[in-house]
Amino acid sequence: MTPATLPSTSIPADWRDFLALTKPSVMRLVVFTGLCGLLVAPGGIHPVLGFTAILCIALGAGAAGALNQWYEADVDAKMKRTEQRPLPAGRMDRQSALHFGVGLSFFSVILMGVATNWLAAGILAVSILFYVIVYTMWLKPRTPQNIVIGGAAGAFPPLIGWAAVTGDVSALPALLFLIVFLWTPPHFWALALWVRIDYAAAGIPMLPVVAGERTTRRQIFLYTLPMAAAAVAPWPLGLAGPVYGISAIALTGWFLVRAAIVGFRQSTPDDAMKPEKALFAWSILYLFLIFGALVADHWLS
Ligand code: HEM
Ligand SMILES: CC(C)=CCC/C(C)=C/CC/C(C)=C/COP(=O)(O)OP(=O)(O)O
Repeated sequence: MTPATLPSTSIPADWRDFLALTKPSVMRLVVFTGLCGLLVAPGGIHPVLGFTAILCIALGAGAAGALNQWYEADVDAKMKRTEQRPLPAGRMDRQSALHFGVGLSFFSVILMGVATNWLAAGILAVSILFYVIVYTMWLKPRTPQNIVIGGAAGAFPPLIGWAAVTGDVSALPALLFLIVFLWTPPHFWALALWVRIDYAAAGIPMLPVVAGERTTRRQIFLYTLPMAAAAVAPWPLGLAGPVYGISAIALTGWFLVRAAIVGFRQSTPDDAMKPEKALFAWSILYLFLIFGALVADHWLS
């Protein structure tokens, strides 16, 4: 990472730049899955402590996003999608991003430990370290399997929410982890198909860059199959009721259809990757809805 390739900072950073460092648009779904994990956990938690736990997930995820941008500033400068972020655009120096990310990481983990328990705090610390060290620093620049393994970081929040309430981890939160873990490849590779030129220019070995479009399409479909099984499993396993089960079958069915369309088609220059964009958008709505259905099921049964 050579800061020399970045423009020198001219405009002083303001709170909006610090907010942008936390990747708020991506993190709202991460926080939502954490909230759902907390809401379906048995036993309940005092609302103030529950709110604090969710705040800690949000701050920890934001800290991870800031450290990711601190480390990748010169890569972000090479991609259209990311060149306007505070560091590549020269609105903030790297040192500030590093201090902000490290400070917020410690704060979120310690507050989580004090407010709830140290298992939840420990898993939060692992997710931050996993995203920053395992994914961002180690795997992302090296292998097209980066998001398969590194994506685990984004799957921890339901476990954290659950552990904040119960102090342990059991079958349902483990399944929720698995759903997000298996969801991540179709989510990301759908987008990677149409931004692959950007990734190639930045030297990031994302799957469509390294293995080509056809393989990526097949992999999207292949990962959707176990994801579908994991998403439906809580009902037959007796971990959720019919409200969740029927919702999961319908929502996952539509995901399978979209993934099959993307998986077995060939794009043409004039179709602007519409099915891929639709799958990406659906992947996000899907996760909101399926986790929302789990909470609704919990409240209704
Ligand atoms: C390593 C795994 C992942 C990768 C590489 C990845 C990558 C991306 C990228 C490149 C975008 C484009 C938008 C942007 O730059 O802000 C995006 C959007 C998004 N991702 Fe992911 N993602 C991953 C995992 C996750 C997880 C685990 C979640 C939540 C549970 C998530 C939720 C979202 C959401 C909500 C958006 C839409 C943001 C918006 O509305 O602008 N992603 N993702
Ligand atoms: C609780 C906790 C610490 C959660 C961690 C959250 C987490 C790992 C989310 C993963 C989603 C994410 C920001 C992917 C971006 O990938 P990228 O960095 O390759 O995307 P970019 O190219 O936009 O920088």
